[in-house]
Amino acid sequence: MAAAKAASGVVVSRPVTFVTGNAKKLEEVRTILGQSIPFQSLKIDLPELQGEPDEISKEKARLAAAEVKGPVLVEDTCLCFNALKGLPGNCLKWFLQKIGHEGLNNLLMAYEDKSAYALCALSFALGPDAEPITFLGKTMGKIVAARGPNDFGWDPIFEPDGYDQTYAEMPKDEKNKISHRSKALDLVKSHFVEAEYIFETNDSKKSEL
Ligand SMILES: O=c1nc[nH]c2c1ncn2[C@H]1C[C@H](O)[C@@H](COP(=O)(O)OP(=O)(O)OP(=O)(O)O)O1
Ligand SMILES: [Mg+2]
Repeated sequence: MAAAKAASGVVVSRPVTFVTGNAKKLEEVRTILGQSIPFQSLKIDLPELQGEPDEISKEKARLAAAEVKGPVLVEDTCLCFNALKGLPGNCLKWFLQKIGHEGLNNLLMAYEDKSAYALCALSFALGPDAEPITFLGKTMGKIVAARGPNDFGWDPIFEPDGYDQTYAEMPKDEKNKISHRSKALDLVKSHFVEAEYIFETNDSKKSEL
């Protein structure tokens, strides 16, 4: 909060660059942010760091800001199984690549508890010398046998609480209303309102939005 207060009224001379190697994340972030924040994207595969989600996310923001030399937004997403005390967490990407949806389901065979949560740690840094601020969004659910289109990560095996569809089966705008990502982005949007950043980008001010 102190960081948000200190930044109040700061002039930002470039749009915020969302740095990711994942086109599907970008699609969702673009849709959810809409016109709320002057926004552009850059495709870089940042290192897959290990540690606590907020620390990983902050470090990604530092690396991205050093690269972009301007304001950046990055995120790190975890899928955590309660029966496995939060694993695979941020190792999920490797688990998915090596053992797939079925393998992830098999991991839970020995447990009755199939509950899980999706966690999005989003970090915003004003530039390479600024301390990143992190926003967490969490959606509770359970792990099920894969259902729905297989075009985004573990969407087919995650059924959010209160729904009988997996993320993959839900219409995109429905997922975007309740997802871990949208909850974190809502906090980012509120932060931008509270901090009163003043965007004075050289290139076509409003048409950039
Ligand atoms: O809403 C989602 N629905 C389904 N799957 C998802 C979602 N969000 C991330 N994912 C997957 C992508 C990756 O396998 C892992 C997170 O790893 P994570 O490092 O955060 O993503 P990434 O390396 O693909 O992109 P980035 O360049 O932004 O780090 O979970
Ligand atoms: Mg990554």
